[in-house]
Amino acid sequence: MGFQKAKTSLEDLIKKAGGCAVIDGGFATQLERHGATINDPLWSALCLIKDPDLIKRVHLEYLEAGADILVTSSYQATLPGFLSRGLSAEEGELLLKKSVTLAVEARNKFWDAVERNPGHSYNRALVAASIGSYGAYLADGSEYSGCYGPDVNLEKLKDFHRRRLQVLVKASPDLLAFETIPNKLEAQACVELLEEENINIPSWICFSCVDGENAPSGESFQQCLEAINKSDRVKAVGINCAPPHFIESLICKFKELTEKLIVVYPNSGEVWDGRAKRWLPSTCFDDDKFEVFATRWHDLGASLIGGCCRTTPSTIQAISKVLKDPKQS
Ligand SMILES: C[S+](C)CC[C@H](N)C(=O)O
Ligand SMILES: N[C@@H](CCS)C(=O)O
Ligand SMILES: [Zn+2]
Repeated sequence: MGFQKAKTSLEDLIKKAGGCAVIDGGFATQLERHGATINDPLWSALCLIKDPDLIKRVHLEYLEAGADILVTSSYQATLPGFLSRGLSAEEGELLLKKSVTLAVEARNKFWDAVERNPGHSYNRALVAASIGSYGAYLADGSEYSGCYGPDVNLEKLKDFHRRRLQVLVKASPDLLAFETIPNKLEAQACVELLEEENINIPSWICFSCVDGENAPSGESFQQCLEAINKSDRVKAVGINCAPPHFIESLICKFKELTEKLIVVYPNSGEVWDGRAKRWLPSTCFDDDKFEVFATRWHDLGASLIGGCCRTTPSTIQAISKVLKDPKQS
């Protein structure tokens, strides 16, 4: 094509979506529902090696459900992770790039089909490159504890994130999504890295939360947001993969702590057992509850809303329906 489509900014998308853009839902969850086995240190990123077609299929299912933003398959895709299973650095970098191109291809395919259908109610989706926390890479559940041990300092976290960030940025996603950040140090590392690498792709930084009040490390969100609030490169902050019943009060808290856009995409309420590597039942939201609460979350000030682990395309369909056409619900 001889021209480049004008890039839709995050703010434009939110406006087009009626004040709140819908993020997709549990990516790994949907892979597993299709039979993928991801009990592996690479977790959902294993499919980049084993079954890239399935990744694209899941992206398409979330688009069909009404997602305005696709989060890529790179949450647990890291260069040290790929190296430790015998891949070369070059192969690892190609897989990271592929995580973005799979989502972009799904988005383009879906949009080409939808555009031919006058009267459709979809928006052209944006692709957010997922950047899972250091704890995700450790694969020991520490994205929900924030306990990285005494040897992990700011420089080590920046070193961990740097090359992956560079490679993902080179693949030209629309957004960057830092996910399940569990402590202040890692939030600071992400912000400093965006600055040092002069990254101009808009980012969001999301924290996990296990007590409904603080970051998993026990540090207050006020402490965690200090560095983020000083950065123009971070457009939105919020919470992902925390229980949905925490979200209302966390949005109110974040509203007091920041002027940035607020992003929330909770899990179903089930709790991850990092040792047994499985989800334990707990107080959960079904799709109907997500539908009711999505409106409240939006009214309280969230402008990016979706689902995380254990939510599915039907969850996203419920959220999308109520946010885009409240009268119909
Ligand atoms: C968001 S958690 C459920 C991802 C998996 C975890 N990092 C692990 O590998 O155990
Ligand atoms: N986006 C991730 C989950 C983050 S907790 C995935 O499903 O791969
Ligand atoms: Zn999750």
